[in-house]
Amino acid sequence: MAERRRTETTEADPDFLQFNDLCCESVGGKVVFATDEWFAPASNLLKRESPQFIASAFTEFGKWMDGWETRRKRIPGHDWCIIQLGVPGRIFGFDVDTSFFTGNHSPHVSIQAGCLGPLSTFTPGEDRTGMAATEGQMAAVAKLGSEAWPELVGVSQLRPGYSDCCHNYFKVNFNGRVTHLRLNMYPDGGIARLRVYGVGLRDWSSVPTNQQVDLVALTNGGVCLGYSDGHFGHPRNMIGIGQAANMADGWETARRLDRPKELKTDHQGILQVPGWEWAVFRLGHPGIISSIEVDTNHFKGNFPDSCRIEACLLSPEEESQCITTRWNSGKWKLLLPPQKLRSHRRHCYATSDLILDQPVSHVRFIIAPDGGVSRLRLWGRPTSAAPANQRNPLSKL
Ligand SMILES: NC(=O)NC(NC(N)=O)C(=O)[O-]
Repeated sequence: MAERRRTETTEADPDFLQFNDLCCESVGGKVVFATDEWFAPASNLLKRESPQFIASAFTEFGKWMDGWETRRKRIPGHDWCIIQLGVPGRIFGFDVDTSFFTGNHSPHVSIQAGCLGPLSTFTPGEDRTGMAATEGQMAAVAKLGSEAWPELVGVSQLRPGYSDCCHNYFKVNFNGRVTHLRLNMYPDGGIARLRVYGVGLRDWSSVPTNQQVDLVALTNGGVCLGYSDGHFGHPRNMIGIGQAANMADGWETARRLDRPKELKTDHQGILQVPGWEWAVFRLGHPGIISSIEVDTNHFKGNFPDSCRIEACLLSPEEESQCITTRWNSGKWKLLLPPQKLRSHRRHCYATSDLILDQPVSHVRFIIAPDGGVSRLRLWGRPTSAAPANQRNPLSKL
C-alpha cells in the first residue's frame, strides 16, 4: 500500500520551496525537445503527482520508470532537453528529484535559462527507434542557441533516488525573466521530476487599467508568502489555473484540535470557534479588488464553516517586516466580512459584498475553523501603486 506522504516542508528545507512550480504540466509547462527518450519520456519530469515505482512494470524498451530516462550513451555528447515554462517568471530555486532512479540516475546535471516566445515541439515523441533525436530536429533546435544560454545551475552532482536523498535542491541567483530551460544530464541516465520554484512575471504594460483581472492568479504573478497550516494541500494551489482537479489540487488544513466539544452558531449560522487558519498572498500587481470567488469544489465533508478576507497595501520593506512577524501586521483591513460557506460550491461575492475600495497589494484569506478550499479568485483592476517586490521575500539571508 502507498505511504501517505507529508506535504509540509520542514525548517531544514530551502525557503524557495514555498513558491509556485512554474513548469508543472498543470500550469501548462511542456517539453519541446529531448535528445533521447528511450526508457521514459521527458514529459514525465513535469507531472504534478509524486513519482511512483512499480517493481513489476516493464515496457518493450526496458523497465518502466516514472521520469525522464535516456539510454546508456555509446556515442559522444550528453543528453539534454528544452522545457517551456507554463508561467514565465523569476526563478528562485530548483528541485531535481531522482526518486527511484538508483543505479540508473543521472550522475551530473546543469540548467540553463532562455527568454523567448512560445515554441512548437521538436521532440522525437513516440519515435524512440533512432539512436537520438533526428538530424532535422537537432538542426531546428540548434537555431535556439541554447548551449550559450546563461547557466542558473553549473554542472553539479546528483544523489541517487533513495527516499532519504532523492531531492537535489539548487538555489538560484538570477534576476532575469525566464521562459525556457535547458536541462543537461551528464552523460545520460534518469531524473524523476524537475520542480522550478519561482514567481510569475506578467507584462502589465499591455493590460489596460480598466480591465478586470484575477490579481492573485499564479499566471498573473500572485504568490503565497505565509500560511498557518497546509497539512493536506499547500494554499498556493488555490491560485492555480482553471478548476481544481481534485482535493489535492486545493488548500486543505488538518482538523484543528481546539474545536469545542459541543459546537454553537451565532445569529448568521456561523460557528463560534476559538481558532482559524490563514494564508497570505502577494498580488501580481497592486489593485482595487471588486469581486471575489471562493470555490470549495471537491470539499464536501471538509469544507470550512466560514471565511473572511483582509487586505492591505505594503511596501517591500513592510512586507519583509510582516514575514518576520508571521503577518501580524497592524495594516490589515477587512475586505470581505465573515461568510458562511457551503459544500462543493463556487461562492461569488460582488462589489456590494466588499467593504474596502482602496488599492491593496496583499490579502489574508482566513477560514474557520479549518478545512479545504480549491480556488480563490480576486478580480480587480491594477492600479499604478508600487510594483511588486522582485527579490526573494522569503530569503533567510
Ligand atoms: N534495470 C534498469 O533499470 N535498467 C535500465 N533502465 C531501464 N529503465 O530499463 C538501465 O540500464 O539504465
